[in-house]
Amino acid sequence: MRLTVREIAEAAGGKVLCGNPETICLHLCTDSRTVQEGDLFVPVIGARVDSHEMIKAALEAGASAALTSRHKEMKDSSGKAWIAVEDTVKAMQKIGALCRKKSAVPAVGVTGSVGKTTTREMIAAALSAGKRVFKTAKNLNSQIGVPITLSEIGPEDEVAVLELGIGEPGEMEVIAGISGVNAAVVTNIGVAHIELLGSQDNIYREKMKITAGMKPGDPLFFNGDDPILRAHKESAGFPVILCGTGEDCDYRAEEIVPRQDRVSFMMKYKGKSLPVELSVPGRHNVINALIALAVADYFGIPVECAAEKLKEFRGFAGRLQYSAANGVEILDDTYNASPASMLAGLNVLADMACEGRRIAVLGDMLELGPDTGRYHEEVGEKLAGLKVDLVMTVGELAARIGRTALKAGSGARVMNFKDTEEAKPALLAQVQRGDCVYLKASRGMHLEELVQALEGRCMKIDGKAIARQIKEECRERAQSLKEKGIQVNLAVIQVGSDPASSVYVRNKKRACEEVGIGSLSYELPEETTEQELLELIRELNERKECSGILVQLPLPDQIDEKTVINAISPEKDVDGFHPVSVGKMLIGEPGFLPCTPAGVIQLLKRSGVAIEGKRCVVVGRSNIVGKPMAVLLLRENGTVTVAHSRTKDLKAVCREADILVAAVGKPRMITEEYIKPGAAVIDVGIHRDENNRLCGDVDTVRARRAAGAVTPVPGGVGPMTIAMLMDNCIRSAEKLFTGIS
Ligand SMILES: NC(=O)C1=CN([C@@H]2O[C@H](COP(=O)(O)OP(=O)(O)OC[C@H]3O[C@@H](n4cnc5c(N)ncnc54)[C@H](OP(=O)(O)O)[C@@H]3O)[C@@H](O)[C@H]2O)C=CC1
Ligand SMILES: Nc1nc(=O)c2c([nH]1)NC[C@@H]1CN(c3ccc(C(=O)N[C@@H](CCC(=O)O)C(=O)O)cc3)C=[N+]21
Repeated sequence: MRLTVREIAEAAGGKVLCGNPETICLHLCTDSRTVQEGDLFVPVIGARVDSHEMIKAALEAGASAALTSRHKEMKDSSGKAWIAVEDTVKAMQKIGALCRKKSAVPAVGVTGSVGKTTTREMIAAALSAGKRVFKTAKNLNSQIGVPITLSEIGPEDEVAVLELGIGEPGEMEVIAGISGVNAAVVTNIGVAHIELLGSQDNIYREKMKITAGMKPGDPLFFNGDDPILRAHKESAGFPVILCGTGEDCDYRAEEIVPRQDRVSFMMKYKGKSLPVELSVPGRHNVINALIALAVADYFGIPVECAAEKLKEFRGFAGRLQYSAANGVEILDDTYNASPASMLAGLNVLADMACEGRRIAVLGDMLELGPDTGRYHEEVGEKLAGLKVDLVMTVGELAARIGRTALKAGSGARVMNFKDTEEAKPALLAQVQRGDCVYLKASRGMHLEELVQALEGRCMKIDGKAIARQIKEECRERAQSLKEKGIQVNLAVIQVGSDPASSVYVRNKKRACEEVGIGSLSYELPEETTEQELLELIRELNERKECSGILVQLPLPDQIDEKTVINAISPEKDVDGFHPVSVGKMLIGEPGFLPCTPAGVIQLLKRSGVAIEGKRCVVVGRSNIVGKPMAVLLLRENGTVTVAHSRTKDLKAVCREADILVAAVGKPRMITEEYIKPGAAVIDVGIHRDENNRLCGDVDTVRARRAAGAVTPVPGGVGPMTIAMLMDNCIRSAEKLFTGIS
């Protein structure tokens, strides 16, 4: 705006108390902290603060003039202008009206219960294909916001998109009156603000006040899929253009293709067809887009160009924003909630092409009036018909959504939580790679904290599940060998009765059973001689039905491990420890790979952690873990560093790693200080701590603060080692009996 103090006083029906009446004011400002040179400061009397106390500060900060309803006279020695008015808010509305009157720009008003802001942005995007567009900034759509908005319309603007919010009865008439729109959009009649307005019919009537400044023949754009709006097509008092999916819609969407992060459709209008692709997801955005294109068409903008511009709109934080973090897809709809918008969002979730589970995290919808329970239950009823696997509710009201969904026959699992704090650990424990999570509640429920937790969270890499997958594949291969008359057998030799070894041996035999591999078990006494053991190995080397030989390490002192390993036929070396196997691995020839490092590679690959080009650090250089691990990571095109007990500044070396493999043999040594934020951390170590509980080389609790993913102990590398042993056994049998490698 560009108004003199005199003009402002005249428009507002006020009186200049002091200062130069020819002082020019450029902007309206209600917050003394953001005052700029040339502002007119408008003190608003709020419930808690009366900004009249801030007038002096605002003027000192550079405001040219101020309104006041608390002063009858004023002498300001600084020469700044003070204007006395009866009511500062009404005064600023009159100033806004004057600004609007001075500008000849046509304006579109946008109102509705949900999706106003998105629709406003889409309309502005569509119109920008042919005109210079002015639009409401942020959420300046209220009794105070609209005057500020109107005061900002500039001489170069060619069309204005004005968002008009409704609160108490009577408010729309005021802001629509001063906005003087030439066309109006109503996105829907929901139950938002029903607390204040009583019924949906009242909401309709209140919203229709948006036409206050319209001339006969000016158009109304209605969401054609809203039953109340559609029913008023003939009785609205203005020509109505319906935008929706029904037959009777003037702008109609057909062939809607919903995708994770976007949606496309065919628009039918005026006997024409136009393919439209958006960069935001959701069927409700199809309606928003139809409205935007219909408005653009009305203002004479080529619809094809408008559709191109529409594609540039990418949505807002918290309004059904799509993101993916650590393999989990997130639909962040936490900005605010009403039943209509929650259902719209749940439909988006149900439409997602999702590999894992669809999880809905739903919190209380506040300010829905005396029937609030009913509204929550209605969402539950509709939810029952949608594809959702897990519903986590947050709050007392939201709990009704879950209960009603179950009663209405939903197959989803339902969990209830008191608040966000209680829900957070449960959600983090539930989500897995491939899941899709939708989060929605009123702003007061603070579900955005859950979104942050999901985005910054540390993934658990589930070795047990991946090992199960590999064993299942092995079972099928063993079965098909059996059909050719080949039985796979593994010889497992344990010398002595070290309790840890006994556990591993037992686990290996159990895996053999699961997969359909026969196990030939040799439990030799502690005092077995090297000769006796070598004799057994020679015998097993010869036996055709034995496809693999495993000697559990460590061996008692009287037996030399190297001699024993060398005695095993490289054809049956399913542990991958024989020098021939090691040599083949190093030069990349086919052969047996050592189970633990091969298991780590599978773990990374199958949980979606790419190795190629990554900085990999292996801590440990033993022959059975560290060295082969480094070689296998190198084979996968990682950039590999091997660290050990002589490495200087180990923490700094480790912090370089995108993939950190800990095979140090030191309980809980690796903490967050060793970890680059977001890195994948693989814990090979296995120990029993002072409480006899299993733990690894990584302090998992501390590591999770930095890491993007960590493998647990137990349930991480250990089961993978066994699964890869099964894989080696089958491979051995396939090769020995059929000649394929
Ligand atoms: N889950 C599974 O399937 C398996 C688990 N494991 C477990 O993995 C761990 C490692 O096993 P393994 O490789 O056989 O162990 P080793 O003891 O043979 O090797 C340990 C390695 O870590 C290095 N190291 C030791 N202390 C430090 C330190 N403070 N800083 C830097 N480097 C250090 C050593 O360096 P240097 O060479 O300089 O001495 C050595 O290279 C153990 O906990 C073991 O139980 C092992 C096999 C399979
Ligand atoms: N010739 C030989 N080959 C080996 O592969 C070999 C060896 N000697 N000596 C010792 C290490 C260690 N190792 C493990 C195997 C299974 C689990 C395992 O099943 N871990 C379970 C839990 C086991 C438990 O309950 O204690 C888990 O991590 O979830 C762990 C560690 C193989 N090793």
